[in-house]
Amino acid sequence: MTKRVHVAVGIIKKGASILLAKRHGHLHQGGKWEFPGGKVEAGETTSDALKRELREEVGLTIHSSLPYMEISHDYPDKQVLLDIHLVEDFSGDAVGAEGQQIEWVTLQEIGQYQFPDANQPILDKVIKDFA
Ligand SMILES: Nc1nc2c([nH]c(=O)n2[C@H]2C[C@H](O)[C@@H](COP(=O)(O)OP(=O)(O)OP(=O)(O)O)O2)c(=O)[nH]1
Ligand SMILES: [Mg+2]
Repeated sequence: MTKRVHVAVGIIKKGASILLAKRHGHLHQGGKWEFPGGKVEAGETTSDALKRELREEVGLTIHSSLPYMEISHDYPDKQVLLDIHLVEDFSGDAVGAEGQQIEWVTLQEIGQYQFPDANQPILDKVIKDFA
């Protein structure tokens, strides 16, 4: 049995838009859109990991973030714990720093994007909270 992977995930909100990134095709859940983030490494807090990942993946500097929700999800091939934070306090201009496609998307548009299965409760809550 494999260990559940702890993932720091950022709902990065700027005005009415949220930042999405497209996962590279070769990755787990490749080709789907995600909220940027990545694995929490040993000795890191979730907010440390989020700061590191968002700088590496989308080139943003995060000043603060707030815990938003946690989702434990079992894919057939991987178990994840998504530790999702709301990020509104950041600086910089988002870029796809790992060559991935990124988009700022409004809540009206977000339904047209395909996400990993674990994300459905996040989308439901984001739409309820920010619509
Ligand atoms: N970042 C992110 N990951 C998600 C979301 N939904 C979801 O199921 N995941 C899953 C997919 C992956 O199995 C895992 C994230 O791990 P990852 O492989 O991207 O981790 P990482 O960025 O640290 O990448 P690496 O060091 O392995 O290259 O969480 C989401 O909205 N955002
Ligand atoms: Mg990642």
